[in-house]
Amino acid sequence: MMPTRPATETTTATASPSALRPALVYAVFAALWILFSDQLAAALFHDPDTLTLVSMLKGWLFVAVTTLLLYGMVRRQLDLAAQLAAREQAALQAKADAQRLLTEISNNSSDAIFAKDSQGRYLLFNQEASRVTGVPAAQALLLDDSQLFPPEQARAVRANDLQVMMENRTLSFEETVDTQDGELIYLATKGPLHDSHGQVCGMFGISRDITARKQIEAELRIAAIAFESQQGMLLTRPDGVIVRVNRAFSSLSGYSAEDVLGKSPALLKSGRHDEAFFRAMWLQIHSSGYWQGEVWNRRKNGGLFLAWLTISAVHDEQGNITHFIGAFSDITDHREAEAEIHRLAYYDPLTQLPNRRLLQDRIQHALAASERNRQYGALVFLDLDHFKVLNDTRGHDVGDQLLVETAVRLSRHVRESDTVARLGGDEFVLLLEQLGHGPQEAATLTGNIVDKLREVLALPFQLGDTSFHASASIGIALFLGHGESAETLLKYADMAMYQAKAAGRDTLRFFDPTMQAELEERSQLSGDLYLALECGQLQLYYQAQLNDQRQLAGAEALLRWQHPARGMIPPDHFIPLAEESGQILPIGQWVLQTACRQLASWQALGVPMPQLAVNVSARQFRQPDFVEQVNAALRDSGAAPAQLKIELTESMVLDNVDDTMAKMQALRALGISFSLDDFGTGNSSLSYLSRLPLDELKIDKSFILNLPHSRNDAIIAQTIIAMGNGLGLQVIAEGVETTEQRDFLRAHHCDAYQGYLFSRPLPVAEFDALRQQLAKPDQA
Ligand SMILES: Nc1nc2c(ncn2[C@@H]2O[C@@H]3COP(=O)(O)O[C@H]4[C@@H](O)[C@H](n5cnc6c(=O)[nH]c(N)nc65)O[C@@H]4COP(=O)(O)O[C@H]3[C@H]2O)c(=O)[nH]1
Repeated sequence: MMPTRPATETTTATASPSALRPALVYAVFAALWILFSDQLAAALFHDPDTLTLVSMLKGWLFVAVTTLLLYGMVRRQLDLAAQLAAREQAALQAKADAQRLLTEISNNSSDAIFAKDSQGRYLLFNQEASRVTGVPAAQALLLDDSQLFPPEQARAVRANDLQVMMENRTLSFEETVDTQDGELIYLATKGPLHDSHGQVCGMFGISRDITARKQIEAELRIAAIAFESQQGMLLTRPDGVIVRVNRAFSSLSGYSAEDVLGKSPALLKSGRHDEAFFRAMWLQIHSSGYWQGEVWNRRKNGGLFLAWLTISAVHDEQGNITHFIGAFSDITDHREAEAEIHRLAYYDPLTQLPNRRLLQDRIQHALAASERNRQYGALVFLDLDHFKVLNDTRGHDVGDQLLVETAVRLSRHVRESDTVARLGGDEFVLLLEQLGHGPQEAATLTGNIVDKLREVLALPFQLGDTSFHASASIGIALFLGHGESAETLLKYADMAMYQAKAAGRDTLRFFDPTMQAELEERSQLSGDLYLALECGQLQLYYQAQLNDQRQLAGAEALLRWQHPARGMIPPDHFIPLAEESGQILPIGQWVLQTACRQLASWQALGVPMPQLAVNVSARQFRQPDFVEQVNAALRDSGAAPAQLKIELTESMVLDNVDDTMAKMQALRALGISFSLDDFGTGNSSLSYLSRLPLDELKIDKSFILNLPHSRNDAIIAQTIIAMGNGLGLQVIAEGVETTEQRDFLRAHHCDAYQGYLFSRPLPVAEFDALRQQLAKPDQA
């Protein structure tokens, strides 16, 4: 029940005829009273009877007047009571009418209308409130919000109600409640209710569902934020006139909003796209409502930028286009970075030629094309001869110059469709395609191309102030269709190139299946080599070195592998494998330790052994702790450092000059000496060699073999001896097999000899026997 304020009753006296009646009665009564007063009666009437009659009349008059007066009064009161009752009836009727009207109005409202007492219990609950809560109005009365809504929502609603009652004023709130229609947001206008004393006794509320509006607001907010995103945005009318741009548009294009509003986006045109491009773009926008792609735009300052642009058409409810939205980002840097990444990933930075990755890709395509057109192709593996030496002696800049120039020459002399790639170092690969339908034809064509390339490379390279003649070892693998993978073909060409190198460089070799068999054997051997050290299959042989007087000047320790199935394997067969797999490191260490132990054992036995030469591989020598390894081998064995001679090759010492020099000096400081092995085969700079702390030059056996008949070799051998002597170095010749050779060398003052003429490399026991033999006086 709604507490109501009682109607205030106001009664107003009105001068009605019935109200005059008592006054008239009193006037008559007064007149008669005066008339019948005793003095007046005594003065008028002297007759006692008359006086008695008058007195009686006076008594009757009094009774009559009093009766009349009383009647009038009663009557009047009765009238008043009747009036009052009628008015109350009217008031009650009015109140009932008001209640009915209120109910009718509230029930016809699309808002939820309600009232609650100070405890929060519902006093009024209109139909809309019933509908959304699913609670009939009659049931809702005297329920509170905690019985209608989840606790959190009920608490929030109650807090708002209390605020209204406390502040005693009308307030508006946004309230979220669970309803039959789901979670809705209401704008609730709430005001206080008062009792008859003006005290707050409850509250009323009118709640309007603003869920849809809030959603629209949220969407607008999101749209506004989205519009002000990092992307440049412009909104145009269907006729292309710009109506809005965002801040990012201005910062990306340099145009302010004032610059472009009312204008056409054509002002961004870079001139890089033709009309057909834009026609196709608009055709797609009109057909699908959407276009996305890269566009070159021009900034206000004239600079161009590449934009990733999305254009979307905005439609109204009838499907008419109302606007176009263009969103773009500047991808110029992105594109440049992409291009840079691509360049780095697929091209050699020095020569700008395709690298291995791109080459492999191209080979895949070439294989597919060859499969389709049944034409042969070829992979040409080209390795510059003596590049390392040039690089180390003349410096990396000169080496780089040679590589760049080589790349240019190779690229110029192949067809546009062929690929020239650089794999790294001095290794180039050419991919030649469409070489005909038969293997012979393909081989001839490839041979011709390669010959031409060799001629081109043979022309002098002007590198700084020096001129250089390059040559290359070239391996060729032909292919037809998908027979082999790109990787395998590369391996074949590489193997053929190695064969060319082994054949003395500056030549070419075609891959043939026997090479494959060799490859398989090599890999088998490489596997076995892992066990060789563990199983004690490695041995050191010793080959005597004699001086001019046929006395033992020293020995060279030479590695042998006693393979359980294949028998004795010479080091030339397995040391390159060990180099490749890295096994040379433990093997080399074992050689050093064994040689030092042998030296110490001879020393312990009192055997004179002037020096023992030990071969060291490039990989072994390049280890950062190589000096320490040698030192440890000497220390552990107790061998005298002066007896140890390390053999290094020309290419090895020139590979990394600074490192070589530092290590040689450190080892020299320990008392160790050095011999330069295979001398004459490399491309050494003599002036440079003179600066190395060397003790001995060893003439390579290839120059000894044809002595004294080969004039060339004779001159070379003579020159080496003269040069060694000139540098104060001992000169030893290896591979001396005949007395003629020995005599020639002796005649030219060679200091020492090593070769089958004196002894083959021998196991230690046999070597000891030889040594003893040589020590006999008649042997000298
Ligand atoms: N035709 C002919 N050959 C002769 C004659 N006198 C000696 N030789 C051979 O010439 C090679 C000399 O060794 P190298 O030039 O250091 O060449 C060595 C050396 O580079 C390498 N090597 C040998 N042992 C080791 C080692 O312990 N470590 C390393 N890293 N390499 C080694 O293997 C190469 C070959 O060694 P070997 O097969 O033992 O071959 C030895 C030796 O047996 C001769 O009169 N005529």
